Amino acid sequence: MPDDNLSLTAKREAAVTALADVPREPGAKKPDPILVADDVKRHFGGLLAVDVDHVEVQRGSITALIGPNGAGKTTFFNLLTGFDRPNSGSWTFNGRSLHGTPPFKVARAGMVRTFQLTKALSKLTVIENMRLGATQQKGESFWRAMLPFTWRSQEDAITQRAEELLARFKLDTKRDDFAGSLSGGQRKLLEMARALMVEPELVMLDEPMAGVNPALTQSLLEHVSNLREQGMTVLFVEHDMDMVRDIADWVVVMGQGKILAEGPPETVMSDPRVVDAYLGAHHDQSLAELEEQLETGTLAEEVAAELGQEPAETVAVERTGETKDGR
Ligand SMILES: Nc1ncnc2c1ncn2[C@@H]1O[C@H](COP(=O)(O)OP(=O)(O)OP(=O)(O)O)[C@@H](O)[C@H]1O
Repeated sequence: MPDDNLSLTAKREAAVTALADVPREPGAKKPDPILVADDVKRHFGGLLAVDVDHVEVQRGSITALIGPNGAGKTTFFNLLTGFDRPNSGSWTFNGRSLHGTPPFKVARAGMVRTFQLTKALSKLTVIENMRLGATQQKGESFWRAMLPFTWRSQEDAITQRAEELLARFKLDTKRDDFAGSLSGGQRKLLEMARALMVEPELVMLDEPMAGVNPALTQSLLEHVSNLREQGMTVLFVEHDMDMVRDIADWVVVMGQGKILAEGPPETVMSDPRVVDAYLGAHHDQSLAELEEQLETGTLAEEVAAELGQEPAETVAVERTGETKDGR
C-alpha cells in the first residue's frame, strides 16, 4: 500500500528531523520529551542495578534501549512503569510525576509495557487475554473481565476494540484458541495487541524479537513501526541489532545501570564505548588466553554454539593445515 509507506516514511523523517540537533551525549535534552527521568537509582543488596542521572524520550519517536546482559534495562522499565520501586529518583510522563504510581494507573495515564504471557495467561483464550488487557491495566477486576454480563455496557466497546486489534495483528483466526498454543512470534503479537487495548501514548516493549521465528520478524517490525505511524511513541529494549538499525530513530545505551551513550543508530553503533560494552565475556581476556582457546578449538565451539551451528572443525583445520584424520 503505497500511501501507508509514504506516510510511514514521513513519520520517520519527522522523528529523525526532530532529533537532528540533539547532542550525541548521555542525558541529552530533547525538543519535545514525553518521558523524563532524573537520578533514578535501584539497589539490589550491594549491586547498583540502575543509576540513571538523566534521560529523555522524544515524543513520536522509536527509541531503542540497548546494552549488555545485566545492564539494568528491564529493571529501569520496571521502575518507570510502577512494577518496582526505586531507592531514589523521579520521572515524569507528559509532565506528570509518576513516582510511586501503581502500574494500572501508569497505564491509565497512557504508558504501557508489554507483559510476558505467564502460565495463567496461556490458559486463557486469545480474546480473553485481550479483554484482560483492557481491565488489568485499567485496574478493573479480573472477574468482571471474565463475566461480561456484569458490565454489559462497556463490554461491547471493549470486545469491538479487541476484535479490531486482533484483525490488525492477523490473530483473528486464533480468537478462541488458548494463548498457550500460539507460536513465539504470535505471542509477541498478542502481547503488543493487548497493550494497545488502553489506547496508550507510549508503548514500552521488552525484547519484542526474542523467541520470534524469522518468518514473523518482518511482520513484527512493521507492527512496531506502525505504532509510530499512528502517533504513538515507542521505547523498546532489544538485543537484535538489525532490528535496532532498521526501525530506531534514536538509541540509548545502558551499561552497569548508567546511560553510556545516545544518538542515531549509525552513530551509536560505531561509538567505541558501545563496542566496548558489547565485547562481553572475551573483552577482559588476555591475548595468550585467546590464543590458547584458538589452539584447542574451544572458542570456535563457543562461537558455533552461539550461532546454532555444528562445532566448526574447519576452524582448527585451517589453522593447523591438518585434516581430521591427520593428513
Ligand atoms: N529482583 C532482583 N534481585 C536481585 N538482583 C536483581 C533483580 N533484578 C535484577 N537484578 C540484577 O540487576 C542487574 C540488572 O538486571 P536487568 O535484568 O535489569 O538487566 P538487563 O539489562 O535487562 O539484562 P538482560 O538484557 O539480560 O535482560 C543484574 O545484575 C541482575 O542480576
